[in-house]
Amino acid sequence: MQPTSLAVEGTLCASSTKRPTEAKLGPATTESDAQSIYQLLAQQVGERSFQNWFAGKVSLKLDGNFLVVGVASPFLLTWMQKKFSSPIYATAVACIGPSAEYRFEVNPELTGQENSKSTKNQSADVDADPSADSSATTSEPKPDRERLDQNQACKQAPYKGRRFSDLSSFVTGKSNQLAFMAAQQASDEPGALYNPLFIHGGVGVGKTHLLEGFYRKVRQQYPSLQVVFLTAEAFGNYFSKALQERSLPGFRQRFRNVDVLIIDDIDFFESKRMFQEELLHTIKHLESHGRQLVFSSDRHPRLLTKMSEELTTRFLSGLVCRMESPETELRLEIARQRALKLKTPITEGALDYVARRFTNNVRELEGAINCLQTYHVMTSQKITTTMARQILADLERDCIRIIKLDDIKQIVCNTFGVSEADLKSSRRARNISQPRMLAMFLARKLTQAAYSEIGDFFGGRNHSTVMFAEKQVRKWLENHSSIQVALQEWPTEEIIESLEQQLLAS
Ligand SMILES: Nc1ncnc2c1ncn2[C@@H]1O[C@H](COP(=O)(O)OP(=O)(O)OP(=O)(O)O)[C@@H](O)[C@H]1O
Repeated sequence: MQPTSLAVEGTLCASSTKRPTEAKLGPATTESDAQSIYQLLAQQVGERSFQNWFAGKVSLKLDGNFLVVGVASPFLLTWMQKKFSSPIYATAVACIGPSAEYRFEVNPELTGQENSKSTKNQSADVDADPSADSSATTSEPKPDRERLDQNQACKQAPYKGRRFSDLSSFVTGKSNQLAFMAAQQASDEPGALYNPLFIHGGVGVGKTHLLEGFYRKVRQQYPSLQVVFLTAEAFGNYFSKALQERSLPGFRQRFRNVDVLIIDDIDFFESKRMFQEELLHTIKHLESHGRQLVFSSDRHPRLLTKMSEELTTRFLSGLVCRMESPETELRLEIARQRALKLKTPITEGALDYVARRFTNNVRELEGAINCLQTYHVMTSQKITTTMARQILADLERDCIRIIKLDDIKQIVCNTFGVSEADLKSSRRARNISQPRMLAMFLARKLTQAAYSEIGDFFGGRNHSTVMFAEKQVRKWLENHSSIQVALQEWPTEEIIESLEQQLLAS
């Protein structure tokens, strides 16, 4: 219900001397967190109003970015909206961050409850012993009863929001050690070290998990800090909406007042100039106030070739950490932890098989363990290597991606900032011939295409040109030579890994 929340936003900015987000609340994921939301709301509306209008009478739940307030009737809905929009918005911001919104809805469960309550009250009136104290039938509930109602309401509000991963469940190994340590240290002293912290790596290597863990840890350690976690896409959507609704000041107020801003998948901003511009100003503002920034991306900032130079240099100015594809031992440990979590009895041999077969990313590895768990639940059998091999045969087949020559051309052109015409031309300049040779090398490695077919595709060349390109790239790899991308030299190995990751993700 954006219009309401925007109307409220003005009120909040004008009247609030205390930032609503200073209220203390950890990441809301459990029932006790639902209780915290009630407490926070009680602070916002005042104890008396809370008892009159909320305790035991509404349901509260988090749904994505929304704080949803369930009420018993349409009449109540209109009335509460008029009377309590401001404090509810403030509560939502305190729970979710500046991107928070709220909505009221009629909750049929409460309608039923309200009816049965009134029936009960009626029967209480009828059954009441006339000699008893008259307060027994008054509409003012007793304090104990109030607490009971409040607790009841808490129980009726199952938390449905996002579940954030924890740093404690993040398994570390050679491939992610540095990023993990950086995230841990930065969470101990937000804004003091590594600012911005920029984490990059391929699909499913655990970037989001690490960022979520960072988010949770900061919130646990510094409950009074305003910590915002969102994807670049969500940031872009809020910005577009604010533009459309001419509410940019409100948008900026939301994002430039945070203490810690965490944006996942920042590569989404490539080629999106307006979003980049807005983010740049947000970063400048936050940096000048010593606030912590954390980003994740599928590539190194320098390889985000469609990002503005100003933004790229900002990303580079703190600490850039690479998360590599998990090595076998790490995959084995993650598989073991996953099986333990799912209470799946599985032999070491079967775990080893899974860790060696599902190498692309952790998501696939987890999918494999989930499959084995389902089989165990159905048959009650311990999973052996032979069983794992049989059960996962289909899944393994699905994990093999079909990569086409056209995909390779597209990703090489994007990464190196060259046109398709150049790639297929006879130009021999280094900035064109190197990407062309890499494209041919990848075509041999990742597709079934013959030398002649590849030569034909990349500008009608003959098969010996492709063989030469393949040999040349191998030599670069052996000699640890570098390649120029976006005016900077990069290890060939790193570029190839980045291109392969992009192809696997596409
Ligand atoms: N080191 C790890 N320890 C435990 N779980 C992990 C680890 N790495 C990844 N995972 C799990 O693998 C899954 C995918 O990880 P995640 O979503 O964080 O990857 P990602 O790098 O953000 O991927 P994408 O680029 O597609 O967004 C998640 O369920 C995550 O918890």
